[in-house]
Parts: sequence; structure tokens; C-alpha cells
Amino acid sequence: MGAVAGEELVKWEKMGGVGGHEEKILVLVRLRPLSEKEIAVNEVADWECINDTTILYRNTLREGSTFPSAYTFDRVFRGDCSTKQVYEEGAKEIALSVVGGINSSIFAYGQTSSGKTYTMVGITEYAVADIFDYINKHEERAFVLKFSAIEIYNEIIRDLLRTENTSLRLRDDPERGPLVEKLTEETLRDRVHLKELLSFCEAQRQVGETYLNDKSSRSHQIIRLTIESSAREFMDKSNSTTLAASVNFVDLAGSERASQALSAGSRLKEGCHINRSLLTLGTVIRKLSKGRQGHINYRDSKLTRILQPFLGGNSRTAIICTLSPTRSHVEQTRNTLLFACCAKQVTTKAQVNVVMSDKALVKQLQKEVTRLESELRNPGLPATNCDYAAVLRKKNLQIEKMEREIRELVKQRDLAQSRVEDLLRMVGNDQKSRKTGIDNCFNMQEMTDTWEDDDSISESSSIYRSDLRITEFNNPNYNNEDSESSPDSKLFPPFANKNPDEYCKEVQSLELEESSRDDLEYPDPPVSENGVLALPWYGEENVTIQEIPTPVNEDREERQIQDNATSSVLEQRLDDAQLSNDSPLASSATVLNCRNLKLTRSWSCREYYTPDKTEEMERTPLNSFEKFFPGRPDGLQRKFLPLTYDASTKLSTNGSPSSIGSPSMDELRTNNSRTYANEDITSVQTFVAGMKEMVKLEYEKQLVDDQVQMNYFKFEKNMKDAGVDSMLEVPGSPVEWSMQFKLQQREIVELWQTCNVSLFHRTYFFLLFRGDPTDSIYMEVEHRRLSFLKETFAGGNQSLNDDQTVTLASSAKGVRHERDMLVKLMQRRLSEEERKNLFRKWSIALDSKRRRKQLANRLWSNADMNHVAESAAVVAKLVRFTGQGKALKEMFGLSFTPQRMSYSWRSTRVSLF
Ligand SMILES: Nc1ncnc2c1ncn2[C@@H]1O[C@H](COP(=O)(O)OP(=O)(O)OP(=O)(O)O)[C@@H](O)[C@H]1O
Repeated sequence: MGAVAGEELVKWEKMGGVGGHEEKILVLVRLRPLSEKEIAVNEVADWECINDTTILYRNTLREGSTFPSAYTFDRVFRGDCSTKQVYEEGAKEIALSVVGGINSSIFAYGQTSSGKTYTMVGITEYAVADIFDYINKHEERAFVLKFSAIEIYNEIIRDLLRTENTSLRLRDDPERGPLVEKLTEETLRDRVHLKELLSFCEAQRQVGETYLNDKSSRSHQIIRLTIESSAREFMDKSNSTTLAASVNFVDLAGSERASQALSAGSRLKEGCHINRSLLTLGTVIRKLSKGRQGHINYRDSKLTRILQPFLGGNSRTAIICTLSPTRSHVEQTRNTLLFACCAKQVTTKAQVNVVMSDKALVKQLQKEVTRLESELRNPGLPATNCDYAAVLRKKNLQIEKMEREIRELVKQRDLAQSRVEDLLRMVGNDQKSRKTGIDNCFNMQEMTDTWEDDDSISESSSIYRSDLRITEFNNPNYNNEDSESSPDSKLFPPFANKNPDEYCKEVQSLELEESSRDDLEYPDPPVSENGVLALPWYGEENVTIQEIPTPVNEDREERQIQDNATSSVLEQRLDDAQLSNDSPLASSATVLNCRNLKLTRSWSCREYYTPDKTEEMERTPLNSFEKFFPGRPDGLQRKFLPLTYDASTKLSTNGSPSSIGSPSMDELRTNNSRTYANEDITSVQTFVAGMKEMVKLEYEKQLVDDQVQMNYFKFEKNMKDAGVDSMLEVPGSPVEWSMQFKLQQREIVELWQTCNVSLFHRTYFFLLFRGDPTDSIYMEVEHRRLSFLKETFAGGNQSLNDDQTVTLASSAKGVRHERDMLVKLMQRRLSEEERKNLFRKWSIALDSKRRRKQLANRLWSNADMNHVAESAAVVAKLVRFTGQGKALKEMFGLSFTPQRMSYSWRSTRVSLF
């Protein structure tokens, strides 16, 4: 035996020694034989150990039970096995770990009368005997054995070495774990002394007679033997160490059913406490078996608090589950087996507990004091070699910290940079949209190619083409009803009644492209195969629903912005432009040529440069605003109409309906000789000034990339100086911005309503700008634009839209036409069921007439926000608009005038909104 313990110690030291070693709890099952009493009443034994590890329930088939019939454990012992065998073949290895400085615990768990006490008494005796044998055989070591014993009776801790019935307190020691205060700890003199103490404890323990057990233990008993050992050779030496560990023999009280134990009175109360604490133990074991995740309720009972270190901590643990074989106890037996199954999964991490001698401790502390003193004397210098390691560690920590800071700063810089780019892009895209509108320069052939491909994937297609119709509805001769009967109207009703001389050219190309399509009535916008809305005015960030592709067949060389331009050229051009601002009649020669700008990252230029499509454009004198449009390359001049910006300007009207949508550069065209009289002109001027700063900054950004953040602040300042600060102000707190957004959104909705703005535009805008802080600038622009429009209409004036004037009446007519289109889209794009659902939702009687018309008329009919949201959802569904994409947002651009996004395709003008 001594050899076993010695080998055990060596093994444990090899396995990790002081560092600890994880292992599962050893689970043993012991089946007791039928008692005489049970045999007398013809009880049947339903359990059988079929081998050394498996126990079988024999009546599963008969009962048709859903419980498993066989259970496997580390070791099972049949009824005829002796306790000695159980000890030798199961618990011994664990119990004797204690002599090697490793804590160990042997539990007995099972229902009442299953044989726990019977087993534990034997196990304790054998273990103690082996321990003493070991001690006797290892005279080279000096051993000190201490004995203590407690019982937990009705949740009260009692010292079993004392006769008085005093309740002991339990406290948590930070180093030693749970401690029972004032517990008697006897130092053992010899084996006889231990036997006496064991007998004394047995006598002290609460035992009572129940129906199931004449001597039923009514408490949980924990006997602890603490063993300290030191090598005699080193005992008086400074480097002597002591191994110290405890072995716990735990005889739990047995779970019982009051009905079966026929307990009453104090027995019943005891039974309640026993069951409750065992339930907690079961819960703890179950949680531990799942890997110690979450809170483990050790503190729910004194038993689990005390056992905590032995259940999942620094201890080797064996649990002996004792079973009664009788059929009448089958349920309790199964519960015990389930507990055993959980216990099998629990791991503990035992370690060799080395205790330093006082002398060794003093010596080590003295060494530490010397080191600290030396450090104090030479604060800058490491006192010893080991200090170098400390200094190195410190430096490494500093380096790590600095690296973290650098990473953070880089992140901040990138953030600032992207913000600058966003702002520039917003301003730039506004220019782009204007430029696109003016220049008709995008590659419409590509567009056509893509939009021919797939109708099903076109998201906002109907808007695109529907707006084509809207534009053409500007023709006062157009008659919607008549168009139905016209063959041409099947293709493009808006064109049907146009004067052929006027429209023939415009329609021709569309007809050619569209004639093969089946559903030409509402042609879709350019969409690539992957669902990309191919609106080329986005250049690198081509307008997409899901993604942003690079335009196909892009003439890179032509688009490439010249890299050799200098800052002075840029400045000169800006000055020229400024000059032109002062002189509206400045010649086209002063137009900024973005190709000459050294703006390699200037999306505002290269994305629009498609000279091949604009060759026929005429060069005309430009107004100051146009001249400041940096995206215009040489040769892209086209015939500009005079800028009509003055709200008070009366223009001739042709009475053509037009819904008002997003602004375009077209409406900035005005007579060069016209004076800028109203305050909005100031906005344009300041915008121009801001643009100048923006271009400058773009240039600077390239030169001093690392100073992006500084440029950003400069940019902001310049824009502020230029009078557009309010538009660029980043909203304050999220709450503040949220409130501001909601307010502004409400006002915009009201203005849309007042100004008869295109329903499609409303839908797009409403779905795109949902309150992201970066939306603030778009919200502001939209608000200003609509306010201006409202004023214009209120003064009885007209606004110039494209080459047609827009009045409140014409806008209303445009909206009416949109509603007509929605009616048709409902028929085409919604199933009957979907339509019915919509009618129900919008309270339209299913048997009423012109239901689609009714619904279309209700959409966007008031400014209630719920109504608005629902209207937008319906329109979006009809036009297949998903409302995603930053690029789409940018499509709205920055503008200060009422305008439409107009694009031309060959000679055909197409309006987006
Ligand atoms: N393996 C066994 N072989 C023979 N007799 C046994 C065995 N196990 C238990 N017994 C007998 O069964 C009876 C009950 O045993 P024991 O008191 O140890 O049960 P227990 O589980 O401790 O019960 P309780 O929880 O009520 O204290 C005793 O008379 C005991 O001698």
C-alpha cells in the first residue's frame, strides 16, 4: 500500500504536480443485496450488474419504460461484493492521494437504506488503515495527522467531536475556501486514537429509526483527515517544504419519500432538509457536468458550500452511489443513477499542495525585502538580473499600449478621411447630377443594353420609364385616353399624339430599342443582370440597388484626369470661374476643364467624362454656376438655356404637366443677363465659393494625404465661411438629430403635398433618407428646394423645369398621371390576392368600382406620417424600389433650386423624377 501511495505521488508530480491536473470524478455504483426484511415481504430485485461497469434494469421490456435499461460507470459492484473490494478496486487510489499532498474526497450517495453508511464506514476504516501503513513505511518523512468531523443536520453544522449541540458558523476564507469556525481538530497520535474518534463521532451522529432503516442517518457526515508531511532530512533546513492535503469521507443522508419512509414529525422535518440539500447537490452536479457555465448555486445549502472544493476544485473525488435493488425503490434508484451519470461528467483539478516552512517563508520574504530596498535605492536601474525581465515586460507593455494608440489614431484618421470624402462626394455628385442633366453625356447605349436584359430585376425601373412618360406628358396634346387606342401608344403612350416632327427623333431610338419587349407600356430603367440600376451618372459609384459597378466600356483614358496639372492651374481656373461669377456673360472659354485639374481622385470629373456622347452639343456662354462645375471636361459644352433662378421671373408656359422632382442643373439655366435678385442666388454664390474651397481641398488632400483630418476641418471652416455651414453641420447628439430629422421630414412631407411633388420622388426620398446622420445635408437641400418652390408657387410664379415651365397646376397634373400609372402597375405587378389585401388594408370595398384608381388616389394624399409610410411602401412595391444604396442617396445631390434630374438618351430626354 505504501508503495501505491508513493507511486501515486510521483505520478501526480509528473502529471503536473503543483500546477494541477484535470480529471473526471470517479463514479462507482454499489448495489446492495436484498435485506432480510425485503425478502420476507417478497420484494424482487430488479437490478443486476451484468459486468464490472454496467448495471441493468431487468424489467424495462415488461414496463415498456422509456428510461434506459443499462447504465455504465467507472465501476459497478454487485450485491455480493464486499466493502473491501469496493475500496480496493474503486476508492483506494483516490483516498490515498492525500499522502502525496493531494486533496481527495470519497462520497456515498443514495437513497435511504441503500447502504451508504455501511459502505463509508468500511471505506474510511480501510483508507485510514492504508494511510497508517503508508506512514509507517515512510519513516524518512515526518507526518502530522489531524482529524475533524462535522454533521449537517437540518441545515445546522455540528462538531461531531463535541458533545454539546452547538451550531457552528460557516465562513469563506479567501485562501482556504469555506471554513467551519471553531471546529475541533484533533491531532492523531496513532491508529487507536483515530478509531476512538471515529467511534465517538458515530455515537454523536443523528440517527433515527424509519420504516426503511432502523438506523437511518438523519444528517450528512463529513470526516476529514488532514495529513501534512515533510522530509525529515530537510525539516530544520531553510528549504524544507511540507505537503499538506485532506481526505474527506462523506456519508450523505439518504433521500427518502415520506410515503415510503412513513416518516412523520421530526423524521419528516429531517427528511425535508435532507431532500432539499440533496436536490441542491444534484443541481450543482448537473451544472458542473455542463462545464461550469453560468452561476453554480453552491450557496443554496450548507452541504454544497462545504463540499464546493471537492466537487469542482482542488480535489480528486470518487462518488459511490449505493442502490437498493428492490422493485419498490426503482424510481429512487433511477434518480440515483441519473445523479451518477451527471457526476461522471464533472471534472476536478487537483494539485499537490506544497506548504512552505516558516523558515523557508521567512527566508524568501527577506530576499524580497532586499530586492525592494535595492530598487528603492536605484529607482532607475534594475537591481538584479530578474529585474531586467520586469523592465522588459514593462517596456513591452508600453510598446503594446503605444501600438494600440497608433491603431486608434489611424482609425480616427481614416474615419475623418472618409468623412471628408463623403462630403466632397456629396457636393461633387450634386455637380455630377447637374452636369449630367446639362451635358447629356452618359453612355445611354450601355444603359439601353442593360435595361433590355431583364425586367424582373429592375428595381426602380418603372420610375425611370414612367418618368419618361411624365416628361412627355408635358405635351399638351397628349390625351391619355386616346393613347390607349393608338398603336404607338402601346409602346409609348406619351409620345403617341405628339407632333411627329417634334418627337419622331426622340422616340425613334427608344422604339428601336424597345420594340422587342412585351411590356413596353412601362419600360424599366437600365438594370444590369445583377440587378444593378445602371445609371451612369454615378461613375465609380454607379447608381445601384445592391451594388456599385464600374461603368462598362468606360473610356478610361478620356476619363482619366490629368495628373500633371498644378495647384496654380487650379487656382487660376477657380479665379477665372470667380470672375465669371461676377460677369454672367463670361465666355465658355472660362469653363473649368476638369481634365486639366490635377485631381486624380476627382470622381466629380472622370465619372462624367463621356465626350463621345456629347459631341454635337453646342458651346454657349455659361452662367457662373455652370462655370464652376468642375466635372465638365473640355468639349462637353452644350447649349445652355438661361438660368432661371429668380422666383419672381415670369416665364411663358405651355401648360404641360410636370411633377416636381429632384433638382437638376437645367433649372439653373437662366439668361446670362439676368440679375440675381433674390436671396437664393446668394446660396448659389456661396455654394460656388464652397465649391472652390472644395476643389482646393481636394487638391490639397492629394498632396498632403496624412493631413486629411486637418483638411477636413479646413473644409468645414471654408464651407462655413462660404455661408453653407448649416447644411454641413453634423447633427449633434443622436437624440437631437433624431428629433431634428423627424421634424424636418414632417415639414418636407408637407411641402411635397403643397407643391405636388412627384409621388415617385417622394417615395424614393422617403425610403432613402431614414434618419442616418449623413442624411442631414440631403434633408436640408430638399427642404430648401421645396421652400423655394412653395414660395414661387405662392407668388403665382412658375418654375422652369427643363425647357418647360412648371406651375402648381402642371405639377398636380403630373401627379395625376403618376396615379394613372400606378393603377396600371397594380394590375401588372400585383397578384389578385395582393391587390385584394391592399384594398382591404386601405378600406376599399372589394365590390366597389375602379378600386385600383381609388387606391392610387389615396396614396400620398395627406401628410400624416403613418399614411406617408404606407403610401411609400405601396409605391415602392409597385415600382420595385428597394430603397437601398448610398449611391442612390447621392443621386439626389446638393442643389438649391427646384429641378428635375433629367437625362437624355441620344436625342430623347428622359426624366428620372
Ligand atoms: N452491501 C450490503 N451488504 C449487506 N448489507 C447491507 C449492504 N448495504 C447495506 N446493508 C444493510 O442495509 C441496511 C441499511 O444500510 P445503511 O444504513 O448503510 O443505509 P443508508 O443508505 O446509510 O441509509 P440512511 O440513508 O437511511 O442512513 C443496514 O442494515 C445495512 O447493514
